[in-house]
Amino acid sequence: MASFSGTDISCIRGGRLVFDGLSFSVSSGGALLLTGPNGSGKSTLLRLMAGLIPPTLGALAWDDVPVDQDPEDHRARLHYLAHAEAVKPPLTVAEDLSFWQALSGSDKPVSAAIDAMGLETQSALPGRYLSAGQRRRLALARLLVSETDLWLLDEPSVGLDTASLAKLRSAIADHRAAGGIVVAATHVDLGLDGAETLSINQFAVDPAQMSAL
Ligand SMILES: Nc1ncnc2c1ncn2[C@@H]1O[C@H](COP(=O)(O)OP(=O)(O)OP(=O)(O)O)[C@@H](O)[C@H]1O
Repeated sequence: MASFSGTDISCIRGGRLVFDGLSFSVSSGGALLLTGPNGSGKSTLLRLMAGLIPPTLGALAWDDVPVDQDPEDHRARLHYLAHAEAVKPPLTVAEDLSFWQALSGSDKPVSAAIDAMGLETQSALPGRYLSAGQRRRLALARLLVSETDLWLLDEPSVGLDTASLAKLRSAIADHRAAGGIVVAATHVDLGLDGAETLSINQFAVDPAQMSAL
């Protein structure tokens, strides 16, 4: 059984202590829900978990092995869905998904991901013509063609209608049932049954905290 954990993680951005001393642990089939007010650092923590920025202090580990020992391995096991997902304007939906499938070295069928996210009508449409909600559904379909254990989701429901939100919930449940791990920052109920909650509280600028780091 795989596990993803963080121990005493602190992060300074732009000279400001964003959060301090965060710890968590989540195992195969589990989910971690990140909560906190705007600006508390949920996106920052997700970027840090994705290996895009380093923690100022503390460590992340996969199966108790620090992820910075092999960053490439870590990147290969995760899919990070950013707050605003870039869609390649000239690629059709099907081409975009084929690209992500190849990138991940997965054999998960593109057609199944298109069906799962209700993009059948748009499959031959270039990304530039997709609506905001369709772009988000394409971003979610990328998850389904990637062979990754760890899903890092930053507000994945933004722009989704009710039917699409149900599809997202179902995709998350399937991923967990297959032993995957989900970490999500969300203000919407994603049906994360049994999820642990990591609450991030906003810090005021405190020079004492800064000099202690
Ligand atoms: N590149 C950066 N340089 C300096 N400060 C940054 C940078 N990126 C984010 N911050 C700051 O870090 C803090 C945390 O931002 P973050 O986006 O992680 O919060 P959040 O909890 O995801 O917020 P929201 O709920 O509004 O999406 C904010 O005060 C933000 O201004």
